[in-house]
Amino acid sequence: MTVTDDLHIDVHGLRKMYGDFPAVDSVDMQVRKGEVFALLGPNGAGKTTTVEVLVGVRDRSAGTVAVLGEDPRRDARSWRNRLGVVPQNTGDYLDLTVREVVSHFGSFYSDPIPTDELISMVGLTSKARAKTTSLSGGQRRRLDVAVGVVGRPELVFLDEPTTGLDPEARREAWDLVNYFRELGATTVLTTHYLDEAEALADRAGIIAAGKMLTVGTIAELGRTAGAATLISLTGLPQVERVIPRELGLVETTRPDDRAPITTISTDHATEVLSRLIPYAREHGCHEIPGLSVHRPTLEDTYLRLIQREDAKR
Ligand SMILES: Nc1ncnc2c1ncn2[C@@H]1O[C@H](COP(=O)(O)OP(=O)(O)OP(=O)(O)O)[C@@H](O)[C@H]1O
Repeated sequence: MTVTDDLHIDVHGLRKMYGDFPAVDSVDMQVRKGEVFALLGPNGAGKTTTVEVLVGVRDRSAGTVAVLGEDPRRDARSWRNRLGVVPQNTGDYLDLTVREVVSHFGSFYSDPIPTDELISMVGLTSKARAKTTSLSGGQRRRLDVAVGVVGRPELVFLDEPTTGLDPEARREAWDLVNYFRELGATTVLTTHYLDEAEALADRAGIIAAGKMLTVGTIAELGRTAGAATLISLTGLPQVERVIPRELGLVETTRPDDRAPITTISTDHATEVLSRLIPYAREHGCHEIPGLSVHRPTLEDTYLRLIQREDAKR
């Protein structure tokens, strides 16, 4: 298999203008076969516009786009059948029941997921005979997901699949993503929930103001914004004696009526700890009080990058 076959999405320099406003600007994005890729960003970042271009419902202003090896502009029927799309806003399902809707959309495909199996997968079994007009917002969202994936797509686009869902329904939507992963499908999901990206995605891209700010695995993204690991502790004097400047920056704060808190900001957490532990023992301290190690997380990186981007505007 060549590298190109292995890429289900290959986007270079994507730009989408609304008038003279660049909603998506010079975006590059590659998603490999079988990956779950999250497009993470705040409101108005350009996530939906990007997805709309990739699934062929919106034309682009510039850039090259290949989805399952085809340009979405061609919109070939055989290509569209390989995609599953759950848009943010779906149309009405008229006066039909849940079962009728799922069965109707399934009839467009040669090998749909059996209706009752899919209804159960999205947690709507008790509503199978209910009219769609009687569903709650969250139940309606589950039905949208069922409709989007009924044709066993090779590539699934989920635009904010869990916005408006209660915690249990969110978990069920996550299970569905994992189900498709097990089937070998590729998934692109847009979200502004960091925990969702952390729980589901192999890789994520952080997008703001139409620009892709960074792309990487969740662990890589934790390190992207240059945040150091923070080690903090209380009750040890003069820690800087064993932690030289090149290993980390030691700061001590003295909150009123509490023990001084020492914080070490470092890119060498293991080495710092290996020096701290014998030092603590020398001071008769076998359990270092208040010891915590905070590795930079996706949230740290996300907030830094988004704030940096906001400051530019
Ligand atoms: N049809 C349109 N005409 C003009 N501007 C638009 C249109 N659709 C979107 N925009 C603008 O383009 C920008 C990107 O919108 P988009 O919907 O892609 O963002 P998003 O990241 O999906 O946001 P959200 O998380 O709120 O759904 C926003 O500033 C939005 O106001």
